[in-house]
Amino acid sequence: MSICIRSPASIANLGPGFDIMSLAITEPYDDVYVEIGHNGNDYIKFVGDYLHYLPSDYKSTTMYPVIEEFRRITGLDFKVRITVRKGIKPASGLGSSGADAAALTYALNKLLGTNLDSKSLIRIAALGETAAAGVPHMDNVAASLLGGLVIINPVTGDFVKVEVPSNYWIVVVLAGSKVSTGEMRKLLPSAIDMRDFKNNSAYASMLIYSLITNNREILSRALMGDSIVEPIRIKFYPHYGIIKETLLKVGAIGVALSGAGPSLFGVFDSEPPRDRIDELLRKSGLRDYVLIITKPTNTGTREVPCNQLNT
Ligand SMILES: Nc1ncnc2c1ncn2[C@@H]1O[C@H](COP(=O)(O)OP(=O)(O)O)[C@@H](O)[C@H]1O
Ligand SMILES: N[C@@H](CCOP(=O)(O)O)C(=O)O
Repeated sequence: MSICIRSPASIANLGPGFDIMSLAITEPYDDVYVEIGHNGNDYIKFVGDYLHYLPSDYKSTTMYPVIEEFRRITGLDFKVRITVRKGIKPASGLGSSGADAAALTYALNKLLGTNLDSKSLIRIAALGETAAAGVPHMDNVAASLLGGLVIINPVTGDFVKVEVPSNYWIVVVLAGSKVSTGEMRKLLPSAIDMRDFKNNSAYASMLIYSLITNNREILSRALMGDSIVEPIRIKFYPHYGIIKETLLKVGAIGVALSGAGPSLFGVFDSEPPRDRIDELLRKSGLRDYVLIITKPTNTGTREVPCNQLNT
């Protein structure tokens, strides 16, 4: 029995929503082929451009904890053969690690006939993130699984999916590097000031309202209103100022770090001017960046014909 799953990249945090918000985007995405059986050994193979960023030992991938959890839940000792065509660059802040955990969770739920609900699928996929981030954060996997903008309570697992209006565009500028999301999480304080709590809660709530109602002014302040996490992380990203200034100059409603970085994203409500962005980024001296112009997607992990996987 086999299945092919497409899993979208995701932009976590969206400014003030650390660990509680994430947005699925149309491109890039990973395609994951999953086959289960009773014989042989487990096998995970990556194909595509990013092989040197990925673990060679399959037990270190974000898919292994998902396999183990399905074995525990079902009591079955099934074997699994997986091929992943990586379209999402690992460690770029686009939920690359979470996308495959989400794809495999979706695939095994179908192949094993477990019929788990979305809350359970998010919990299982988040276990995969332990391999990349040291903790099972739920935001990226929830958006990859469900599509749209997902708000999740990491304490209880309660979540809502917000359908994103079709007028929005997203620009991602991928530049620089990070050691890992895990390292970028270790920088964060274990307790925060109540003033910051109130600031981020207010902006996170306004972000959702203003996105749905197309309130440009509030959306702008909300997206750029994080006073807790982003101010700490940007010290490690020298390209932050140049990219933010450029995207705002060409009409972005707001700009923030994508996930734990190093990518930044800008939200637009009309088609972004690719050539102008390129010109300004080059003029400002930024080199070795990738410019991605994409859109939010309200579709999460889904089955695709296996011939599209082209492994
Ligand atoms: N299936 C996977 N896809 C991408 N990265 C993976 C995967 N499995 C393990 N990793 C590791 O996880 C790290 C990237 O994940 P992370 O730091 O969370 O960044 P991001 O989610 O932004 O791509 C890299 O060290 C990579 O080798
Ligand atoms: N909420 C997490 C999101 C990490 O996203 P990634 O795409 O950078 O892995 C965090 O901010 O640590």
